[in-house]
Amino acid sequence: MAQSKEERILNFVLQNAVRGDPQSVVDTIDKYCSQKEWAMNVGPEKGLILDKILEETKPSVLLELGTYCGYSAVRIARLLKPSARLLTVEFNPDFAAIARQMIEFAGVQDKVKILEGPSETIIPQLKKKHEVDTLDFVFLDHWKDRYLPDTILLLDHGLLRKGSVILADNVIVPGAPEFIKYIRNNNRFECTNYPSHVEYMKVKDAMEKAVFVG
Ligand SMILES: O=c1[nH]cnc2c(O)c(F)c(-c3ccc(F)cc3)c(-c3ccc(F)cc3)c12
Ligand SMILES: [Mg+2]
Repeated sequence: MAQSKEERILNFVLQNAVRGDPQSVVDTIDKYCSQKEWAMNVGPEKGLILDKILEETKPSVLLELGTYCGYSAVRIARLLKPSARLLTVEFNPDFAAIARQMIEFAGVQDKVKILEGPSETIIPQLKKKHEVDTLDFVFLDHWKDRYLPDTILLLDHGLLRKGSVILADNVIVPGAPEFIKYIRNNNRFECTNYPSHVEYMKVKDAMEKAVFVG
């Protein structure tokens, strides 16, 4: 069976990165995806914006929607304090299998739990099945048409508290206009836009931070 792009990325990491070193995993994925095959990792430029917001927020309980190969899960986990936990949701079972191996190779498996399935099913289960009270940080990086409905699900299930940070990737390309319109016109959120570029490309993109004010 021909290898998938995601398998090629994982194999490149297994052969070129340092086991147990999350920074080397992040750098090796960026090297492969900038030089050999483009892939939808948040990447180095938007990754630095993510890093900065994480360092400002110092979250303990995090949710990521859209694991893909695990690049941002590893990138996030490398900055978390030992007691912090990241739950990351991936709908595609093949991507989830790659991400599991990526996360274990990076040595961050104690901080990261992959939840396989659709976000609309998993979000309502977070409190009872995954022992979440409220979320300190949410990274939206899955399908743009789910950004708004999943944000509303988070609100409806009492998963946000005063100060919870939502960070959304790709608000220009491919764009999430309904989400942006809603979040910027909702006085329960304070929004900030971070202009950047599509990973590994010169095309303009941006991230949007929305802080829940309670
Ligand atoms: O779907 C995504 N999820 C998360 N992050 C993404 C991301 O960071 C991206 F840069 C893109 C992107 C943007 C521009 C482009 F030309 C190709 C792909 C996508 C994406 C958009 C449309 C698709 F049909 C497939 C992938 C995603
Ligand atoms: Mg993205």
